[in-house]
Amino acid sequence: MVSSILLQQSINCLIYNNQLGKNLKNGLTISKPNLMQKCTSSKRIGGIKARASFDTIETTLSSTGFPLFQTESPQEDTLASKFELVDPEFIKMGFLRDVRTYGVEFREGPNGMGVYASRDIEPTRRAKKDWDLRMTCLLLYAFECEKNFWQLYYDFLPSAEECTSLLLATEHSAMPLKVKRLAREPERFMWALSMAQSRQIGFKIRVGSLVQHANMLAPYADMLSHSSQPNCFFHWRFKDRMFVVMTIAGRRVKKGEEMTVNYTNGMRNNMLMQRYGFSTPANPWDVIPFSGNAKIHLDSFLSAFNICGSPKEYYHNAKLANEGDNFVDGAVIAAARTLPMWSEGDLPPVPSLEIKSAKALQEECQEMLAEYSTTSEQDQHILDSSPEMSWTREAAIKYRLHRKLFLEKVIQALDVYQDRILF
Ligand SMILES: C[S@@+](CC[C@H](N)C(=O)[O-])C[C@H]1O[C@@H](n2cnc3c(N)ncnc32)[C@H](O)[C@@H]1O
Repeated sequence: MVSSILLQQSINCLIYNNQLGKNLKNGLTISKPNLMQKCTSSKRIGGIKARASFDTIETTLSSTGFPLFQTESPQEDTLASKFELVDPEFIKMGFLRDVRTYGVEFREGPNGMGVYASRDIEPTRRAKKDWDLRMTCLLLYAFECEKNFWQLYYDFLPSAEECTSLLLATEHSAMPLKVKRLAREPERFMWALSMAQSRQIGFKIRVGSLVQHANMLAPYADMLSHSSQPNCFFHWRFKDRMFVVMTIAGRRVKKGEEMTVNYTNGMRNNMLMQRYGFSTPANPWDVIPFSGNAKIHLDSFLSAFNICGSPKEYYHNAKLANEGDNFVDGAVIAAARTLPMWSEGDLPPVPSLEIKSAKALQEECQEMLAEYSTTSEQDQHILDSSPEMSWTREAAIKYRLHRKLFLEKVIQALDVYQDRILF
């Protein structure tokens, strides 16, 4: 499985006219490489287009100049000429030493040659996975040490039935087998893993002159819930190596108000669910994978909600919120992020086209909603009518409900847009 694209090109280019490029694999068809056009004159590569299509190529050029690309009609075929530079001045530009490409193909795109994924690429996995495992081991060890502060902490932690993280933990699906070797009780290990995942906090800390990334469990501070509009934040104070929870400047916190922090920016609901075991219907980072060509105009769409400014400021529209319009929340921002848009500087909005597009997008949302076996009202009813349901079941139903509410919010946002669109 391809988990990442790597296209690596070390330094400038050296071009040879010879036939030694045949070691390239997977049906590479290159006439003369476009890639090189910037550093070669049109006389040398003149007008010849590169068409490359390859999945896995790993070619290393030695500094003596093993060629990467083969020219279509070599002008010379003597051995000496094979190693002769097209133009000696290229030596000054350095050698191409290494090119690796995985899971990509090069083809002509709207802006000339482009790099395209040759297959679906799954989201890259969190690099912190290893941290989670280390932290889990440490936590289990701490619990076993007699008369230890961590045993007090243990009493505050949710039980295995109460903890909802790992609900969508596909990344740990192969874990139990490994865990069997690590832990006497795999279930306990999974529980500790879910504690470590959902409660550890990452910081850059300074140790001597070194700045290092550190993950830590900070009892009590880890009781703060998440909000995308938090009133607090975590801070690592370098000078006395102190973990502090601070209120956000200018943000009043009223007596009795819950204090919250933003666990993460940019996580979709599925990732939130996987790591923390909850989702939110107004997650501005959630996405809808639209398949059609319908696009609407970003400026025009945002102006319908009186939202403007840079993306971060899109979050909250204090003016409308003060007027009691709670509609302008994360879901509208998420819609603005997720809807296929004309890019900046493109067409001005043409109302009839905008309405047509908005309708097409709404239809696609409706189709996605229709794929669920329950409606959002039915999900809400299940939640309301079963107060005794387990935490995990509740989190799972909420996750499904939140997806639907998000889709419905986008449909609603497109309705408002069509109503308010300027002629
Ligand atoms: C760091 S703990 C926060 C305190 C936690 N409620 C506890 O039991 O101590 C993180 C867990 O709290 C819950 N949580 C935090 N913020 C939430 C939110 N906005 N909505 C739903 N659950 C949330 C999730 O279960 C998450 O895994």
